[in-house]
Amino acid sequence: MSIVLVGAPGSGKSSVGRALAAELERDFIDVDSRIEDVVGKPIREIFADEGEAHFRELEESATLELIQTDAVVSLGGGAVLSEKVRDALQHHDVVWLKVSIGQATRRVGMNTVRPLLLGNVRGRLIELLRERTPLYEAVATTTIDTDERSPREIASELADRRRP
Ligand SMILES: Nc1ncnc2c1ncn2[C@@H]1O[C@H](COP(=O)(O)OP(=O)(O)OP(=O)(O)O)[C@@H](O)[C@H]1O
Ligand SMILES: O=C(O)C1=C[C@@H](O)[C@@H](O)[C@H](O)C1
Ligand SMILES: [Mg+2]
Repeated sequence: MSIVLVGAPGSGKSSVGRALAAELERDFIDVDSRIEDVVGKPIREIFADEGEAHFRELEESATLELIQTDAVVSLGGGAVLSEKVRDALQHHDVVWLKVSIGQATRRVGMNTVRPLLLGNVRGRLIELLRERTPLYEAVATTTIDTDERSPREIASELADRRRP
């Protein structure tokens, strides 16, 4: 069964997921990257050319398929908006990477373009977290705080919790 990572943009799903997969010697799948590979362009271009609704359809079907593997699977930040995804996650080991607004704002500022955060990054993150925190909470079987800790430290703790 897969180990699924959820959380806000900048919570570290991609970074922690890669490190956790290495620790547990599992494959790592980043759903955002997989969608980009299949469509053949970056997510920001899918948003620009086809619109968010189309991206959400691609995301829902990719997520439902990829969580059925034995990999560590990092979801897109908004995947939990889908009720079908939330239902499917009931049968999975789901880790919620919690992050404060301050840390998430600093982290996403350092990374690639995120179409949903364009403009006022902090303001958009506050809105996203208000809407999504109850959804992350509802699907999570494990919660871990990511502020002031490196992705490697977080991955080690998660791996330790899963070792017999
Ligand atoms: N615990 C951490 N401490 C410091 N920096 C971090 C931490 N986790 C992630 N980062 C940095 O923050 C940025 C965003 O991390 P990452 O891409 O892993 O987040 P994400 O949750 O996958 O975001 P998205 O939802 O946009 O895909 C990267 O530059 C990464 O190196
Ligand atoms: O928070 C979101 O809604 C998103 C997060 C990213 O992982 C991507 O899936 C996309 O940029 C949308
Ligand atoms: Mg990511």
